[in-house]
Amino acid sequence: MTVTVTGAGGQIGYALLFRLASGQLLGPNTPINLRLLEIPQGLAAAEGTALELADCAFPLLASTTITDDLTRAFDGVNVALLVGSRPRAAGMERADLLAANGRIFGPQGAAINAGAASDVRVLVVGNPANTNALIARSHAPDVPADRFTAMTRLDHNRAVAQLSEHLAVPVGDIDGVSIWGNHSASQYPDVFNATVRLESGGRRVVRDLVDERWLTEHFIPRVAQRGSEIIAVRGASSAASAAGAALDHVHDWVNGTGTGPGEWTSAAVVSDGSYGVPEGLISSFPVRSVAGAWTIEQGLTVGDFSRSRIDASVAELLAERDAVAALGLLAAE
Ligand SMILES: NC(=O)c1ccc[n+]([C@@H]2O[C@H](COP(=O)([O-])OP(=O)(O)OC[C@H]3O[C@@H](n4cnc5c(N)ncnc54)[C@H](O)[C@@H]3O)[C@@H](O)[C@H]2O)c1
Ligand SMILES: O=C(O)C[C@H](O)C(=O)O
Repeated sequence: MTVTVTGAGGQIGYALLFRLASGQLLGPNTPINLRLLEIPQGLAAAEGTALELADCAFPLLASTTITDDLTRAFDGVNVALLVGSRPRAAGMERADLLAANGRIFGPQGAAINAGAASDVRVLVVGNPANTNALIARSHAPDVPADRFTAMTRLDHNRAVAQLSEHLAVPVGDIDGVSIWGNHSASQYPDVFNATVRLESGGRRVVRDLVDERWLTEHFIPRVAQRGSEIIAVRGASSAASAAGAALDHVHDWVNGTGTGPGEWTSAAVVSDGSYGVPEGLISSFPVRSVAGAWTIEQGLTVGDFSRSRIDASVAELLAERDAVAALGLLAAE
């Protein structure tokens, strides 16, 4: 499999590539031809990472190509991880990156359209991730729209971790958490369909175990603002946890998620109109991967509180879409 990682010389790239090459992206039996795309000023850092990748002698790493050429980077690609872009600093919102980073993803979408393999899957990590994925997809008209996704798996993992800490239960005993909307402060971490497995073997619904005040005043803001919290504490945006989430997203996409009750995850995918989210918008939903394709979990309970939170985040996505359209970053339909 050919895997292209953009921004390979950056901090997420450094946290991602060794785990990817060890087999954590596609599994222990899939050799990888790695393409590292950087801008000229990032090539040296990517070359340094490539030297260390070689020194790890990973059995699954078949080849490594470093380039600043889009055509070469995406020729025959099966999995594209679009990380390369500017991170925000303290005091910024992710949408502040819209103009600077948005310009990156149109040409990369066009290069994917021109040269990718027919089974290509694209994960956009670069922020603002949902709208950057929309830009990339708009420039790839020959690629099925459902192959373009944006990362909200980090938010999903954060929500599960917060619940695990609050309820004092292992993360593996929590199912049914959903992230809705935009990977931004407006995101909605939803636990109203979540359950906890009991040691006795039964399950309890989370909404019976937490109070509304904790949800609205602690849980939701802590998850939604975690990116800013990390920037404030470590002085830079998340990297290793983001790399882990990217691996989780693609691994589950390719290998499948659980089929049992609540065994879904979260990803920003192209809406088909489900749950009233406008068609074509790339918004986070509860999803399962079935036969290698993300499918939106249907039939979940969405009460008035959840509805209002989802609508607010979707409204922000529509505003971002209009903003990038006004900047001429979306390809003509
Ligand atoms: N969606 C998420 O959950 C999530 C989580 C963490 C970070 N992010 C985002 O990921 C992005 C990367 O973060 P980082 O910490 O790795 O930043 P970084 O600055 O450490 O690295 C970014 C790298 O991208 C390269 N780059 C810039 N423009 C490029 C282009 N056009 N093509 C290829 N490479 C290019 C830079 O040279 C640099 O090496 C940021 O936008 C950040 O906000 C998203
Ligand atoms: O918060 C950021 O800017 C980085 C990333 O989107 C995150 O959620 O950690």
